[in-house]
Amino acid sequence: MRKICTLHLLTTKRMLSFRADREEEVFLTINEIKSVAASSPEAVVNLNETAMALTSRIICRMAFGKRLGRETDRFHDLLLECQAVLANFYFRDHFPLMGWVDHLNGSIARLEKNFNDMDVFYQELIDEHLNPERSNKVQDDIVDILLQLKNENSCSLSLTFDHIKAIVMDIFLAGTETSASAIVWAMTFLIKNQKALKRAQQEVRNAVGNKGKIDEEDLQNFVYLKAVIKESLRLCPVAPLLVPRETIDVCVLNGYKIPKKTLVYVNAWAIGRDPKYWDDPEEFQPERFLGSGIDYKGTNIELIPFGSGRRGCPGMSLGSTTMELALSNILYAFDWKLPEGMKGEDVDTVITPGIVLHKKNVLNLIPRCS
Ligand code: HEM
Repeated sequence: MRKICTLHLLTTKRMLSFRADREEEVFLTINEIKSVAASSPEAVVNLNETAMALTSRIICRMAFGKRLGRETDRFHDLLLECQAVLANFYFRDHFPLMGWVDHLNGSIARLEKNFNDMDVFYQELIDEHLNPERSNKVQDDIVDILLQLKNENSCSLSLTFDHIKAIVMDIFLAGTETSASAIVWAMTFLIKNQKALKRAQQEVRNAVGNKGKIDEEDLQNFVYLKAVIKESLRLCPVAPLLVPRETIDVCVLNGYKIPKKTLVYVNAWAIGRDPKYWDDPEEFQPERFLGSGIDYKGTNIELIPFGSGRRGCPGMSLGSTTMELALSNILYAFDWKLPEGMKGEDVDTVITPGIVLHKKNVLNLIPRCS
């Protein structure tokens, strides 16, 4: 799966080919926020929903070659249900002898229904892509690429339709919530730290002037914004325990003997806040990254929000570009205010437990057109 992602689906060349789609979805989102701002001076935007809708639309364009609209709304509902059933508590995972409770309380029936509905959706999508008379194709999307790989038999694994469905699903689950949550955390820290917010805003506005919007070419100029993103991911790595690993041999770590075939979790959250590596680890200080060579690409082991090594995130480039493009446009187009009566210190950083670290309470902010 990872190999197919890195060699065929999420390569730099492919990422560039989807650039116009990403930019268009970000600009459409900015226009939607402008309509909210125009409706009333106190109208709030739910940043959690906005970010999730944006990242889902981007991945939908790349994966299926279509905009998230009426037809794909069905997919959106299925995806939300899928996220809910995955986050559910299953007795069988913790007390194998009590697995019958999951049947009794309907959890398994719900899981199976979602699985079947997803399967039908993906099969229709594959059939549509296989149709030689398909009319709306602009360029190859991820389903097209996977179907070509299947036909050419060019992967080490001979791909089936089930593999294709599983890969598209994985990309969706791994790519939407993570990027959306990371955008929300960055805005949360910025609204709590007005000095950093102003500095990031000044940087993007100075760099592009009256151009009206920021495209991907401009992103290379945003040194401070990139530091904001690193600092936000240090404090809130959205996949805090990365992906679990299994030891292939006995090893000794800090004097602890770890047997072969042990499930190991890497705590990226604790590493990012370790006082051995970070001064004032609990403070949001993007400046710590200015002039420092520390990056999140996996070589600086004190900052690993995208993991590291062979299992490191294959969507890192897409995830960081999406974050930079969304945040820079959000800061460029609007001045952001807290709802009446709220101060920065009232904005909480409470998290919901789960594979992806979400802000528990919605981030509602008032946009004012700049
Ligand atoms: C801010 C955005 C993102 C963050 C913070 C993030 C973080 C991570 C992390 C920590 C892992 C586990 C790495 C490890 O254990 O070493 C991971 C795996 C993965 N990510 Fe991301 N990710 C992001 C965006 C994306 C995007 C946009 C995609 C695809 C479109 C993606 C696809 C994947 C996949 C397929 C895996 C599983 C790789 C495997 O099983 O080996 N991610 N991600």
